[in-house]
Parts: sequence; structure tokens; C-alpha cells
Amino acid sequence: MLEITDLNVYHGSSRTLKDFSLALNAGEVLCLLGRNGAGKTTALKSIMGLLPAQSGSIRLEGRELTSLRPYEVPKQGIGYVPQGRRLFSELTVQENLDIGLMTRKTGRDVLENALKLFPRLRERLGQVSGTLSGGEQQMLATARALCIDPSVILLDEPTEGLMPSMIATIRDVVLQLRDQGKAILLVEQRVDAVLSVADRVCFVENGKAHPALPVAALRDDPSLLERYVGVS
Ligand SMILES: Nc1ncnc2c1ncn2[C@@H]1O[C@H](COP(=O)(O)OP(=O)(O)OP(=O)(O)O)[C@@H](O)[C@H]1O
Repeated sequence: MLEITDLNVYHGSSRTLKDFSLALNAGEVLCLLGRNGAGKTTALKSIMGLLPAQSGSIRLEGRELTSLRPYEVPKQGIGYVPQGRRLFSELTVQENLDIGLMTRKTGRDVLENALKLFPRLRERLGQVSGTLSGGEQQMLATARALCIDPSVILLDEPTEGLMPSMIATIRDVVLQLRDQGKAILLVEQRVDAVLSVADRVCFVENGKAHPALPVAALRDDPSLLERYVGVS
């Protein structure tokens, strides 16, 4: 569904992604794991066209994305939930969701599906989003991405700073979306969260992606985590 091949991305003169390659399938959760600064967020931003590719390709069902402007990428059906959520904090919950709906001119049924996953947001449609709790803001950022009716969803550390019950809610939603056939690329630092949600994991090390492994490989060989993430 989404195929990244030999992608090279620079920040100034430093090469942040080095011949970075991975393939993401429909109906799976692929988790990017790696140390701080390994290049995980850079990979997601590059997919969204927020950082230009020096070389390499990013294809969604065969269509090349690297030549698109950033505003054109979500229109292809890629939803992005950035680290830190990046809501329009002065706008209400409804207005944030409307921005998602406008992106691809999706219908109210798409909004209904998103609100079904997050009933708590339905109760707060008129609330200014900057006044939501951290967990509710994460729900809103996810629901806004779902309002474009994406086939691919990129989530950057969605459980960061959340309490356990909220982490469980996000995990359940990710699994439901996977079961609906969405392709999900997840950056996640919490090993327990990775083990409970991922189908495959891909270690990112110094800007390079190692070949993806089934998540069972982490259980079978815990030394992988120590080697690539620095936890045991
Ligand atoms: N705007 C920027 N200007 C210069 N260098 C940057 C910029 N953004 C990121 N980098 C560098 O690119 C490298 C990869 O950063 P990136 O944020 O992709 O890492 P990450 O794997 O997501 O890390 P973390 O787990 O800490 O979020 C780091 O060395 C970082 O310092």
C-alpha cells in the first residue's frame, strides 16, 4: 500500500534518512522503534511532504508522493497525527474536525465513524480544544486525521504523557482501525504498547530502517530492544 524506497532526507548538510526503505500493508500496524534522534519523526514528516526528499521514492498504491506539495498529501488519503498533536487550540472540537472534513470534502458519515470511536469528543464538540485534557486532545488529533477517511494513518508517539486508561483507549482504537483495513505506521517508545498493538516492527538506527520483523521476534529475543532502543 505505502512503499518507501531508498529515501534520502537532509537537515542542512546532515543526512537524516539514509537509503530508508519500508513497505506498509493494508490491515497492519507497523511500529517504528529506535533511539532518540534515529529519524522516526523525520520519516513521517517526509511521507507527509513536510521535508523534501533529496532522492528516493514514496509510493501510495503506486502513485509517487515525493513531488506533491504538503497540502496535497492528505488528499491522497494519508492521515497524520503529529507528535504534540498540533491542534488549532483556539478553535472548538467541532471546528478542528471540520478542517479534517474539508481536506477531502468527506461526508458526515466519516465524522460519525470517528465520533463512534471517541464518544467523549461528541460530548465536547463545542469546547475550545486548548481546554481539553491531554488524552482528549490526543483523541481529537486522531479523530481529525480520521475525518479525511484515510487509507493510511501515521501516528507519532500517540501515548506520550498519557495515563494508562487513555493509553488503552488509543490502543483499542488503533486495533479497530487496523481491523477496518487501514494501514497504520506508528512511532511508539513504550515497549509494552508496541507489544500489545504492533503486527511488525522496524528498527530505525542512524537514519536507516532495518528490515521489518514480526512483533513476536521482540518477545523471542529481548536483546533486540537493548541493541536498537537501549532498553532491556
Ligand atoms: N529542524 C531540524 N533541523 C536540524 N536537524 C533536525 C531537525 N529536526 C530533526 N533534526 C535532526 O534529525 C535527526 C532525526 O530526528 P527525528 O526527530 O526524526 O528523530 P526521532 O527518531 O523521531 O527521535 P525522538 O525519538 O527523539 O523523537 C536528529 O539528529 C535531529 O537532531
